[in-house]
Amino acid sequence: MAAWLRPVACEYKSANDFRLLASCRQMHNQAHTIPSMATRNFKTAIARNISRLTGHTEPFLLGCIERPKLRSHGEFSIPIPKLIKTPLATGERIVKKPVDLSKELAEKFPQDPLIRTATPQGAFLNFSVHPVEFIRQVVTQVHTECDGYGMHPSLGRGRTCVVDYSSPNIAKPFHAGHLRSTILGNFVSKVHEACGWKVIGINYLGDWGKQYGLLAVGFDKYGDQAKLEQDPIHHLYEVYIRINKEAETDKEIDVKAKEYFKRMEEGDETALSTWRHFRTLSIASYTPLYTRLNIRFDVYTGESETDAHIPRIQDLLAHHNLAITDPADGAVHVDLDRWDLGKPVIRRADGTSLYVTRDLASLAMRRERWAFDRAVYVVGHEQERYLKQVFRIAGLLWGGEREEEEREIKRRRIEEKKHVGEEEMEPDNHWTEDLVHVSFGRIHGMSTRKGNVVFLRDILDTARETMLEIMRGNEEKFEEIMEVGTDANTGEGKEGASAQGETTARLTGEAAVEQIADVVGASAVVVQDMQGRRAKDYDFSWERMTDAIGDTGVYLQYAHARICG
Ligand SMILES: NC(=[NH2+])NCCC[C@H](N)C(=O)O
Repeated sequence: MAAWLRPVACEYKSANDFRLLASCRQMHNQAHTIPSMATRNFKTAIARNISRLTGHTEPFLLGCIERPKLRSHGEFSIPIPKLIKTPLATGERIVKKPVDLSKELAEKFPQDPLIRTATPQGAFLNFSVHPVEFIRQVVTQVHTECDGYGMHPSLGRGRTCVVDYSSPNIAKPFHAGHLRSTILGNFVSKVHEACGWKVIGINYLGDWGKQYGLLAVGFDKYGDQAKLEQDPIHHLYEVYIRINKEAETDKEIDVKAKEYFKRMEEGDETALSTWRHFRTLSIASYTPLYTRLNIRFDVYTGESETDAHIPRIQDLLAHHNLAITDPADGAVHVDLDRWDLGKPVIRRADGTSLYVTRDLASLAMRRERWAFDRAVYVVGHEQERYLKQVFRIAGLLWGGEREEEEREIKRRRIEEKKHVGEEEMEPDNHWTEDLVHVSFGRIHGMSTRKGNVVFLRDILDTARETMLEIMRGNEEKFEEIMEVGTDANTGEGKEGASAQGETTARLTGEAAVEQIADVVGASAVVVQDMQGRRAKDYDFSWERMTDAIGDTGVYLQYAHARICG
């Protein structure tokens, strides 16, 4: 039973486990997603046979093998014109029409233990592999490479990627968009890690703005210290809703909120300490929830921590002549009409900052602190245009500087290559291209047993309860789990704690059952999200998600446990 939990349970090191999931479904169709030993064996079999039939060398043929665009065309394909255009090693050429050669090769292609069919398709020759062989090759490879399976540590060696994900707002619900961002962001991080990148996971909290003035005013009236300590996320939300409602009719509250926030912006220690208390407690109650998803952030930062960098952004904008002041009210904007991105305001008439200003400031901070090579923002598609604006402004502010750096790097590379006699290479990156928005569609109809306003804890609890019910349905297994028990990860989601540094404990009885239900439930939530296309919307369904059969987290855990066994 221990195997249930350890390796897979939401800990998708690279894409392995999702490859596994895909493999369970349509193994032979996935050939092209496995770029390794297994694929090489199939390609070699094709090259060897075609070499015998044509006289081309195996290495040349290996270089010709492609993936067909359509799945129905098999796993591999050779464009026949290449074989005709390129002379043989002897200097001779094949004088045939591609269509004819393709047919001829298909007919003559011998029986092979790895290749099931060779089919001519116009000027292409398509191949499909024996599924059983494919499964065997992949499983053997997994077995040989163990934890190294799917890892390509040399790809990103020496490079740093910052991933901005989850990023909920304090005193507001953790909505479906935050859930998707959390799941996808963790995935993006793991894939980069598997490819050898250094990854910095950033949780950029929505923790600044007038609404925190409002929250503080609300807390003065309705706050309860005990409730706050016990369950800050729910309590703060309760207070926030109440005061928001009141503010609709009582204009005085709005004025007070503005005043309060102004004090915060001015650095008034009393105002800040209350806010800081809310923030600290909120983060403290988020971390165990992220731990349940096996997610750890390297940094919790937020809009509030961008202050120090805002003047620099204003200066840079002015320096590049990008800041346009509205003569009527003094607000400042940047004109991005040339790129069809409007005129985002970056400084309000009263001098305060906006979401965009803070994102730019945070970017400045991230560049300084991590000198990253790539920054990924995992945010819903509603913010697509917004992030385009941020990236565009960033390009205008720093692009030049980066181009300078790149020219220097390129110059050095050319120098180095002169020594080894390699060809010159084009620089592969423009700075703005290193800012990536990983966007995603909406989740519809997400509600928990607690109602329609969603909090992360309620999602995970509901998933656990649902799994528990299902588990109780099988008395025999249930008893077995109680007796045998399971290992549980007890590593707290500390800032900077590494996945390797975690501790495990042995659980038995009810605790073991709860733990397994929790992990399988969380897996169900995660896998449901990975199941659909990222850019598409999907309907949230507890029923489909917790199904034991099909491409679900439950089945994935089951398959994994079986394989480990
Ligand atoms: N750097 C960023 N803007 N990250 C995304 C932040 C998401 C924001 N807190 C929201 O809930 O909409």
